[in-house]
Amino acid sequence: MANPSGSVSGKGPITHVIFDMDGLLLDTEKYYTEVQEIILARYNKSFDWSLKAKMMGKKAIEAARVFVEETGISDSLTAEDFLVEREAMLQKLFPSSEIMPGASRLIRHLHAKGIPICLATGSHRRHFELKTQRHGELFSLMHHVVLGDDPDVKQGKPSPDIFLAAAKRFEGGSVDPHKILVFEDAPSGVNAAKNAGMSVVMVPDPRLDSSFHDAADQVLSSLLDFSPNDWGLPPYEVPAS
Ligand SMILES: O=P(O)(O)OC[C@@H](O)CO
Ligand SMILES: [Mg+2]
Repeated sequence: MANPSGSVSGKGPITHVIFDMDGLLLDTEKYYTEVQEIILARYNKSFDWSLKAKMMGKKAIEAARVFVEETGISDSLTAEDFLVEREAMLQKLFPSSEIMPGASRLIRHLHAKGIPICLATGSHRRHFELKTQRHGELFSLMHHVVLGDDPDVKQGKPSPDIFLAAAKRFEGGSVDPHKILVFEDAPSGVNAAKNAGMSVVMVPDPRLDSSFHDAADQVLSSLLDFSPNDWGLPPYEVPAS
């Protein structure tokens, strides 16, 4: 159950950290929304956050199936054709992806303190490269990256596959999931982390209904509000400016 006060008792100590990417480290969910709204407008349909909540964090084809079925357009547009249609628009938008507030400071802090960190994103290789092309130095601090099209990721979030695969690739082999803290923005990602036996800090978009917060161990409105020492991680030397 999420601890609404944002403080965490009896958790940790955490020794390893796994970061989600879209919506958590990078402000990219808005690009998916923008493109989906454009496509839905052609069918006189509108896109809302209850549908977004079901799609975010998932592998592309899994999210696409939700999209065409939940909006009732699957007779006119297949999930595969939806992916083709949105691709050109997304490829124009992704290179502008910005880092979310607090993300760079946290990644650099954990890396400097020798805490192993990695990335686990439902985005496939091509999209990952487009989104991170201006942030190569920051993402180079990750010990490893597991992507949505990785062969070990049989099913996307909320399946635990991607987080279990990420746990196995740290130095020294598989890490006890109880020692891993996951950062996520999406309900599917939070559930995937819990299904993997890990602790999870959720940083949800404020438009996401708060009923989706319950499975998280901690809920924050921004990574700027995260205190590493809440989880037994090395504290920041100086408070955020
Ligand atoms: O796993 P993340 O990085 O949130 O992104 C997945 C992508 O499908 C966007 O929802
Ligand atoms: Mg995400």
